[in-house]
Amino acid sequence: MQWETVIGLEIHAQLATRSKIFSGSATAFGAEPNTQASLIDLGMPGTLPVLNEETVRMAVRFGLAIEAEIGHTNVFARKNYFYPDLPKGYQTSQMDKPIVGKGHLDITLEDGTLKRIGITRAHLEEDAGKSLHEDFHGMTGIDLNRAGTPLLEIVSEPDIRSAKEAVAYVKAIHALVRYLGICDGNMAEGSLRCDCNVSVRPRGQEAFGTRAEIKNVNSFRFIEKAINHEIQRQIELIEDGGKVIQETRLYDPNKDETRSMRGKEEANDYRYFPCPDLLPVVLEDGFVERLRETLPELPNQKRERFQSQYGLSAYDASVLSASREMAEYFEAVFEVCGDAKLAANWVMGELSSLLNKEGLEIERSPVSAEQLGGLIRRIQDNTISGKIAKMVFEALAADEGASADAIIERKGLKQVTDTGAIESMLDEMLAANAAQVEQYRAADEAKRAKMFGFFVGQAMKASKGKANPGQVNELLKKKLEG
Ligand SMILES: Nc1ncnc2c1ncn2[C@@H]1O[C@H](COP(=O)(O)OP(=O)(O)OP(=O)(O)O)[C@@H](O)[C@H]1O
Ligand SMILES: [Mg+2]
Ligand SMILES: [Mg+2]
Repeated sequence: MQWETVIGLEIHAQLATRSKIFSGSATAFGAEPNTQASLIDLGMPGTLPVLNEETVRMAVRFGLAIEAEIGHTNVFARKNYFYPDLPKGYQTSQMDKPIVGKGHLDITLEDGTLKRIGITRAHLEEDAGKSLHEDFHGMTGIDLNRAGTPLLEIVSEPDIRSAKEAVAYVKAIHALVRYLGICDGNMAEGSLRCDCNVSVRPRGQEAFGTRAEIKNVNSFRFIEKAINHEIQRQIELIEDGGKVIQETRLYDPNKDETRSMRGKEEANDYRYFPCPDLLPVVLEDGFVERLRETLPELPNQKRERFQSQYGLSAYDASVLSASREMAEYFEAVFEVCGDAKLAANWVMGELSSLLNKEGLEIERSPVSAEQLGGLIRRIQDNTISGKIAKMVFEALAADEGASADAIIERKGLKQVTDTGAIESMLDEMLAANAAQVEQYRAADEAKRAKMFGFFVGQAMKASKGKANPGQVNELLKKKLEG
């Protein structure tokens, strides 16, 4: 049996406001437990919530960015459930009148094609507290600092068909909220987390299978692993004659498995009702239009511009536009060197692996865009080969010189392009390898092709990597054939 996967994601993005959605308490991450929870956040009798206007602006800007219908009259509702991290017994959320209605987002798949993912809705709600399972002598601690932190829950249509697509979609949302400046995107701190709804159906069948929902996955890597794991579990279950039940599951990255958390019948066991303490939010057209004018160039617009202006592939353009900072860095490198393809390769290659290795954000890159641009210029004008350039790059990263030029000069790395000099070096090298030369001349085409690499290697070694590789190839061919 051939199976098809169906995935819909609910992404919770913590809105980057200074205070909470219904109170003046601070939202800063990492404070001492229970020092940032007010009586309002705890829903104490006699308190009244007041909506933080900034959260409305942020949600509307998100809605505009995904070309969604804006909920001109949107309504807060109480979602009732009890959990230790929600002692007040309800979460203030939005139900049938969300602030952001139907919209969509295009994602770039690995082969460079675009896929449009429908977004059902996005609504404002408050976060709950946190259960702490460590350091409490076998008991659970509750930290309510997070209670009342503003969230935008972004619900996708079940349009996603693989774990890879799911990751591409979450990356696209991550890029978008960061461009908009409405969420810091820090997944390790839980600022952006994802519930993955996964089901499988026989290929060709129209009806969806029963979904299981994996809660709160908080890294791109875990999203991919958790989904793939869940797909496998469901297929095996069904093929063994079992049935998937609708339930909430938890992903354990240490064991790389999902396990059941709680069963969930239909969605409607929450007894939603309109919040009696908050008025409906009415947005005037002028308010929405003024927010539209504040939108920056969005990731997908930047990607398109990078493709048309610089001739980059869809994939490269989407990687480079995934963060505003990376896009700026790339354009600054291009300013200096004028070669978009080389600039893209170096930013996505050497630079990204350096940043990865050092665990640095691009804003703190040890190699500046000016320095990298200057280095690329020396590759372009044949001062150094690509291989030597990597050494110079490492030297720049280690702060061994202010510019590529300074390092090339001081270390004597200039490429040898003088034909006479290369020729005499080659003659010496061939003389030292006379036996191989003889073999080469006696060999057939295929064998020759293989041996040629050996001579190039010897030549580059003899010149300490400084001979121009193009010239070495050309001159060697002449000498060996001649
Ligand atoms: N059969 C299915 N297979 C995979 N995904 C599905 C399927 N049916 C629905 N979904 C996805 O599940 C998600 C449902 O989210 P929604 O917020 O509407 O409700 P919920 O999960 O029941 O509620 P809650 O917000 O309490 O988690 C959507 O992203 C939707 O696309
Ligand atoms: Mg939901
Ligand atoms: Mg859900």
